[in-house]
Amino acid sequence: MAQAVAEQVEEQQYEEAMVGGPQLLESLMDLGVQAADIKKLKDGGIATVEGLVYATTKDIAGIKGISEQKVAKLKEIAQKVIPTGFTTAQQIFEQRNDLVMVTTGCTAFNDILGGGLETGSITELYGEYRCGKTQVCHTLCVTCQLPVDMGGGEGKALYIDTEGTFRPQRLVQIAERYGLNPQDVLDNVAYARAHNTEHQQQLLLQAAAMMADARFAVLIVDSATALFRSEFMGRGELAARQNQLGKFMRGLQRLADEFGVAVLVTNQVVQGGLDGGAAMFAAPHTLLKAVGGNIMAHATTTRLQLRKGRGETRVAKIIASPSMPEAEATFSIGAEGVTDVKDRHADMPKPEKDKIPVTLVTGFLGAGKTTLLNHILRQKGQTRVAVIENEVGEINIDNSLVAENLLSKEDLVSMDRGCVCCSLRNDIVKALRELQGRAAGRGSNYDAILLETTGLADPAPVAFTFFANSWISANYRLDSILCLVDAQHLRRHLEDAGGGDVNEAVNQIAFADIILLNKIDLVSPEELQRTRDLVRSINVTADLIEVSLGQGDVAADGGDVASTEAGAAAAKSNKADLPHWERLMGINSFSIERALQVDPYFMDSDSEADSDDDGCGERPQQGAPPPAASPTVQPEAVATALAPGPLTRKRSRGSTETAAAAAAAAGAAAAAAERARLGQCGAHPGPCSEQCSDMELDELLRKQKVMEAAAADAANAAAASAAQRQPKRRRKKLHDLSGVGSVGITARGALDKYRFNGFMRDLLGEKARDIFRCKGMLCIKGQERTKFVFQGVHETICFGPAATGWGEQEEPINQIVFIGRDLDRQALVEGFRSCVWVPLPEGWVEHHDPRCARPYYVNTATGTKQWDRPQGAACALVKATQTSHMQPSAMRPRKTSMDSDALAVLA
Ligand SMILES: Nc1nc2c(ncn2[C@@H]2O[C@H](COP(=O)(O)OP(=O)(O)OP(=O)(O)O)[C@@H](O)[C@H]2O)c(=O)[nH]1
Repeated sequence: MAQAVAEQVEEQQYEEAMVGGPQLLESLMDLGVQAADIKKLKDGGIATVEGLVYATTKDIAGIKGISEQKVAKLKEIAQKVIPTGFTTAQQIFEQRNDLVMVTTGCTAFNDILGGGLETGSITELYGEYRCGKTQVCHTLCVTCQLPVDMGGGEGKALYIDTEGTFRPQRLVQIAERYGLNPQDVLDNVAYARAHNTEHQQQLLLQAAAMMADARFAVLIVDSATALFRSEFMGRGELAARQNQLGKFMRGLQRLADEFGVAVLVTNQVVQGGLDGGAAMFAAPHTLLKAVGGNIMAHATTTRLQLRKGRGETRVAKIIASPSMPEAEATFSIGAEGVTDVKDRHADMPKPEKDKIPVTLVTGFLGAGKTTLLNHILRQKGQTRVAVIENEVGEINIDNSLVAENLLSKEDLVSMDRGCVCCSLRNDIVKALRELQGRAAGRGSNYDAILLETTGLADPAPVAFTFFANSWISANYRLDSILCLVDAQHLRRHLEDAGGGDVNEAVNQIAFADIILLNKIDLVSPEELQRTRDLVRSINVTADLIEVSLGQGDVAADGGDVASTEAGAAAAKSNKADLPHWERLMGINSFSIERALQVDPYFMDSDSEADSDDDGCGERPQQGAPPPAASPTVQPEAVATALAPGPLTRKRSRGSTETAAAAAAAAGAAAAAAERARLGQCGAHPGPCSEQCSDMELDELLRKQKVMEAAAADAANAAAASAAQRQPKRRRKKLHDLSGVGSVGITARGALDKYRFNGFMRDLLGEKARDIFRCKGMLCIKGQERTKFVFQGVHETICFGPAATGWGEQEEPINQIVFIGRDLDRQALVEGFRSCVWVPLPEGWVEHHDPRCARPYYVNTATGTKQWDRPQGAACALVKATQTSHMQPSAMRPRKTSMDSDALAVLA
């Protein structure tokens, strides 16, 4: 027990160390510092323990009410918390490896900086007027808000403007480039206009207080020297100016040290440099010197000179850096901030035959997209196929499932923490560029690309990107949209579609060129027919292939593969050959005309930055025909769609709204189809005979009329709602994930499979409808070297060993993701924690009830039996994240966010 608690404390300390962040002064109260003294320190601009340790005795003693003796005492206490002695180079080396770099927006620029703007230090940008300094500052205000794995710092920006050049509109444009919500981005930038040097200095005190309250990633001063130059004139005031400037720069360094923010200052230039004749032959920019002399030179960690290049390009040169060599990078400045320089030939469209085909794989959560990917990858032989994965949950489980079947790990790019159809749309460009870079490095290009969307993605905006972005459309062609449909759960997903919250299931089917009606092994022939009808009521032109892609993909382990008896029987009768991959890829079946039939607004941009969001320049001219006139959904049209009779490929599908309406009225369609099947009297299939008595017939006709009236009502209601929902123009949307979200849970240790089984059975027994999807990689007690895969789609769960075990370097760890509506994070975490195997207290043993396969516990001394784990059992450390939207809109102070992410461990 004691050991477990010690381990727990150690783990917590580890987690805290990983998250880092400054310590608030209040924490010194436990060590005897008075609240009144803390207030005085804070009023004097010291907000953290680090601030207290790093400040000089003279500075602290200058604070009203703090004597020199008190300073000595306070420092002594603070140094117990923040050690200031020697450490090893190894420790520093490791710390620097973990250093967060904030992207400048341009790969080449990042490269010369060793990854981006370094946090915890000061970077200076100097150069002439209009050389792009302020644009770099604006870009960093946005990029610092991105998640760390996207090159951001997951923090706010603080902007001190001394020249009045800050333009928030620029932030809006840059935010759109990264798919961030502009409103949130603006809220996350704290701006102050400094009016004189005294004010500029004072703002640093406020900055310290703000940084103690919330997580800031970047502090920008544009420019650091302008006010000093204008206030302190001539040689006579030079010493005073340098003195004040030095004080300001020390203040910045303190903030960088204390809060780990990246400080970016801009600086002006003066002519200088070379003497006499040498100056005549030198390039003009080499004659420019940064203002501020030695004070600036010594106070900054990295010095960069910017100069104008050709057109919209600029050149950044490293003048001084402790770790990076002198180097230059060229970048572009456009509406979306700092970007890579556009390759002038990149937008020259390739002949169609030379463009790389991209297959979009869609389908609702758990429909079998990853299974299809694996099926294709196993069949494709030496054909070089790359995969772009997009997962909505924070933990990407599919990556490792797919990677096994790829020729090389290099062929997989994943886009996480968001959905490719909305928040990550611009990442398609990045992902394709990434693959292009890898292919160039290898010297051979890809033959085809598979792009798997999340189960909540609307395929239309994703497909649109292939025509809207000139670089993509010059190099890639959308080959086809494949949609996986879960034969077992389609009806449920479409019912959700009626509610409007999760209506992407309908769009996925409506836009598909090929529909794979999957999991037919899990449904009876009758259910299969009904599902077929439903699919056809939404999309009559797509190729419909019926398959059981995943049969036997993951071996069952002890009976928790939930398949019904009907399903087992159906599996035998529904034997379907798996389609050859060449029937699915390289078929060139996507057509804009057809997409426009489904959605007349398909080609309408939903945002200004939508098209060339990677800075590729002007909007391409589309060869596509203009959108068809907006269809008005007539009740008759829907009624026709629902009328019994053979469905033909000629029938027009109308808009997605029509499709949604058709789906909403699918119940009526099914009833009508059933009626058609049952013939005239409705009592039996086929034509009626004389044996059908008049009375029975009257009764049946009456019933039929009632059914027809109900069907007509449903059709009218659906049509009315479709007409109402007809959009004027497709709007840029972030998924409305209010209510729908994901919870990712990670736990060290091994799981007790009996407890896990019980937990999942109870959970899904109660909440299968709302838990659309759950999946994970698990480590099971007793089989620690085997990697187990867990898959759940509503109540159907599947659990078995993965194709390969844990890798040599891989730590066996349990990771699980739940995606659904109104998820209770706390309950899921507690439930999962209860499944982690822990040693029992002395005197207790575990047994399993063979009837329900649940563990129970017996006290060997008293013979007492109980289902719950005995008091005093050890603890398991479990960490969880919850995502409901992908943007750090409301940043919290580091401490708070850390505590809420790494949950305290309870028995
Ligand atoms: N019985 C049966 N199970 C299947 C079939 N196809 C897929 N599955 C199972 O369904 C589960 C979900 O399959 P995935 O391929 O991961 O589904 P997905 O669409 O990629 O899921 P998300 O990416 O989470 O949306 C897995 O457990 C598969 O093994 C099938 O034809 N029959």
